[in-house]
Amino acid sequence: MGNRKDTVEEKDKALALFETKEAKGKLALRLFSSSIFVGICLIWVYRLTNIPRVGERGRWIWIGMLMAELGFGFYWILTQAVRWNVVHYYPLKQRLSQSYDDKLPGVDIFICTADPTLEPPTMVINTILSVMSLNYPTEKLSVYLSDDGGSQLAFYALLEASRFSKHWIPFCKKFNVEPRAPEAYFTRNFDAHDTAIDAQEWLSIKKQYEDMKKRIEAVTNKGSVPEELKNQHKGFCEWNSNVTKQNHQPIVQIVIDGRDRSAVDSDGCRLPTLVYMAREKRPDCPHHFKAGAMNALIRVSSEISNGEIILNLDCDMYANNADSIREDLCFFMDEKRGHQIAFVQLPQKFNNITKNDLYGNFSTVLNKVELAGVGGFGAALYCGTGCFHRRVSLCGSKYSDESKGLLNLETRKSDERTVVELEEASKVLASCGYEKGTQWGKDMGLIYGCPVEDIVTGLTIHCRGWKSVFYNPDNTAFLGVAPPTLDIALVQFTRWSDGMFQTFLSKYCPFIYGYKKIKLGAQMGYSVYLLWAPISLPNLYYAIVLPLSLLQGIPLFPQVSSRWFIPFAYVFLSKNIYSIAEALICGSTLKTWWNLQRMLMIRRTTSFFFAFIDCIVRQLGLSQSTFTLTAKVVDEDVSKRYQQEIMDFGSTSIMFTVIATLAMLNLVSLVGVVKMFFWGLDYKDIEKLISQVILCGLIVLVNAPVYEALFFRKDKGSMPGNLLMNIGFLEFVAVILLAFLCNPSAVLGIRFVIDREECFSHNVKYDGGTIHVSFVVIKAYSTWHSSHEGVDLVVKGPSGDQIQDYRDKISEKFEFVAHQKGVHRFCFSNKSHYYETVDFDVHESYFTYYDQHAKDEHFNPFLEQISKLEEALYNIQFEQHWLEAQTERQAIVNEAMSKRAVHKAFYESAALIGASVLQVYLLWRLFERKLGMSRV
Ligand SMILES: O=c1ccn([C@@H]2O[C@H](COP(=O)(O)OP(=O)(O)O[C@H]3O[C@H](CO)[C@@H](O)[C@H](O)[C@H]3O)[C@@H](O)[C@H]2O)c(=O)[nH]1
Ligand SMILES: [Mn+2]
Repeated sequence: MGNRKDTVEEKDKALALFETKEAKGKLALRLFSSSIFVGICLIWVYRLTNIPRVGERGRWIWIGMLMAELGFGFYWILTQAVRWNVVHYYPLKQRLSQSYDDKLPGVDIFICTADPTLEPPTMVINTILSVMSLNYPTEKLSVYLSDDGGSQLAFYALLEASRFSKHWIPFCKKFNVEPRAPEAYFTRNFDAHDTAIDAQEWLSIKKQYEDMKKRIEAVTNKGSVPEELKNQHKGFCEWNSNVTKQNHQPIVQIVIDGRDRSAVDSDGCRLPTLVYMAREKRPDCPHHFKAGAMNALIRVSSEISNGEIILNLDCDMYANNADSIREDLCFFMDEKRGHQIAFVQLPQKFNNITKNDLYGNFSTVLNKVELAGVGGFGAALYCGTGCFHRRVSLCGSKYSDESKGLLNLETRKSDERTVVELEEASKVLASCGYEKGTQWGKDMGLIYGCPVEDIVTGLTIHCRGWKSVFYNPDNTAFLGVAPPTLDIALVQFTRWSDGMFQTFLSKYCPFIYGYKKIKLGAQMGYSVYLLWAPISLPNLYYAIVLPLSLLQGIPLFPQVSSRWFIPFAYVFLSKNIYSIAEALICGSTLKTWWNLQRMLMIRRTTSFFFAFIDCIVRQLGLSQSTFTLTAKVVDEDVSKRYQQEIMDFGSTSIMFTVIATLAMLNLVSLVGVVKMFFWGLDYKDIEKLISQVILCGLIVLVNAPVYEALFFRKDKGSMPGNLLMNIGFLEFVAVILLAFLCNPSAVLGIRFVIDREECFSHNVKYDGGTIHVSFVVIKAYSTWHSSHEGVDLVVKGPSGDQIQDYRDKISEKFEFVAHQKGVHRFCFSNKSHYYETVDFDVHESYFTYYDQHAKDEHFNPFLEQISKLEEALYNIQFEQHWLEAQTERQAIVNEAMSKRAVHKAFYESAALIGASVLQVYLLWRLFERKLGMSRV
């Protein structure tokens, strides 16, 4: 029995078209993760058991830390799910070619474009040409271009490409060139490439390409197609009426009809089918962005070629491996497991990644571990591009065990119809009204209502019982364009995190929608991405509260000598060391890892946070979701900086304001605390703060390029000079500071009981420094003698001369310039015969010193900015202290009022914060509008 089973298995293996391998070292990894988990639990316990009591200093900050760490902890658990079960897939391509050649399915390739400026037609046709020349039987290959821009420029470029393909395809196949996108191919050096290629032919095809490119660019620059060119193709008559991006009739043009035996290349071989489609768009009819385009493509292609397999690509993603179709078909055509597979997702790779990947666009860990990890649960994510689909599963069919093998779809419905008939039939399917009252966008095709149509659609396919594969080939199959500036990258991440959080909050939440339909690991894996937006909150909390509480001297972590320090240190170190090791093993460099950490921080505090707010606002029904197209071309100056890996802050974005503010906040408090440490000011207990100092230090280190852009660089990509004076910036600082005012804790100042006379001395470090002084009589031990509550204050300089003099004051706040450094004396006297409690505060502005003495060309603006911010922080703290003392006095004077007064102050601050947050948000929206972001 056992023997027979073995042989059956052997036979299955021999026939299998792909194999799977589990990643190595699973057990060790699971043990290691468990140890970190124990550490995290201990941290939670510590936080829970050490909450400062009501009225104690830093209680709310502490509770905030608890929440943040709960958030980090739970998110970390999710990230373990994608590491728990990593599986790698390997197709066995040779076997496929041996026995399946005549059974190969029809493959329809969809390419989407939406805007001829952001996605230049030359780029689009490079993608088109690369897929038209793939090694696959041409009669089974159809290429569709969906043009959401409805642009005659794109149509013109496609016509040019169809003509050029007659020479390009035979050239590629004859010399087996790679890659098959002409632009990418020709930018490679000929000599260094392949000497088997005939130099003459190479030069001639290169010239043909360049001539075509020039023609297309000339037309693109002009903005319209000249009449004489329009007369060359009937298709242009579609643009005779007023066709705009937002408003036009459906256009379907079969540029090359694959059935046509006369449609051949220069070698006499048949050409693949090539179709242009611009679905109908009307202003009053929602078009659902890319999802809408894809669904129209699914229907139109079913009318024309009805390929069983659909490959969908973004217009910037050219094919880089001529054999990739066959490779990926192995998964679908495997006899034993293939019929369950709905789609095969390939990693999104880029052809413009620089050495150290400054913007963290390409994460090797993401592709080698995380995405493969979700794939390990049979639920690899659909990422929108570079994905092979089984047509039936994409159209909404449920998986069923019976439908083994590929369903032989009826290809080429009624071959007799003419091209014009097919086009007319297709237009109906691409019209606005067609979807009304149907399941398209709900249970059929790509799901509507979310800017990340891909992830949701993948989820619904999984929940219909299908499996999917994440396949990361050594030989990169497709290459796209990574965002070349920080701004573009952050806008893209905003769309993603927004869309994904929206999905989480919708009925498609994987834990609800996927309950009992997909594995728990897959539900968690999905959530790692769907919860990007909310993870911004604990990150922001850390980035703001750490530096501020450091400045105030509030310790947030256990002392180094405490046992509780161990779990913190263990979790922090092991998590980061693990992350470095993982990155290095996956083949990235230390510098790349470091750059990625910076980007993670930036994304989490900007994109994800704005997405979070946007998403919540949308949930309240105040706005609608949009799709901000990722720009794929930039001007030369910008692209040069990208190549040199210099961060580009050259546009106005509220995101940059946030980045600069957080970076400054951390720098200021780090500088502040280091200074206090050296001068031995107030901070005897620096040990308690060491963890915060280290964390702030790391934040400062990772932000180095931000300071550079703020203060040292002069190029166009540096932070706009007036950014610091920008309203957004000030607003933001105000929000943060106000948030802190909520926390009733005073560090500065002393409180003393005065009988007759009491003197204090303060050592003024620099002459010319400004000294801020305040005092409040908090409590007099006599309630009826109110007329004599006041005290006198005399300030004397180092030489004993009287500088300031205040008589009979209940409270006072003043500042003066110290003309001499040295010990100043502050003497209070009480004329009433009762004890009085006085709150006294003195503070010196240190940086005025630098202002006057260190006029170094290079450092001065830098220090100036720091000093201004630091000054602002101190002044606000000083102010806050004074206000608090006043409030307290008020409260004591009128016991009955006390609670109410405190509460009132609290609510006032809360309202202010709310208002400011709203304002920042509105500003952000405003900026976006002003920049005229191309919303499609
Ligand atoms: O109304 C629209 C908007 C976009 N697109 C196309 O969609 C593709 C992706 O748009 P892009 O601006 O390049 O977005 P990316 O952030 O690069 O795209 C990633 O994220 C998207 C989801 O947010 C997925 O759809 C994409 O496949 C995935 O590559 C492009 O080819 C566009 O032409 C349309 O066809 N119609
Ligand atoms: Mn893109």
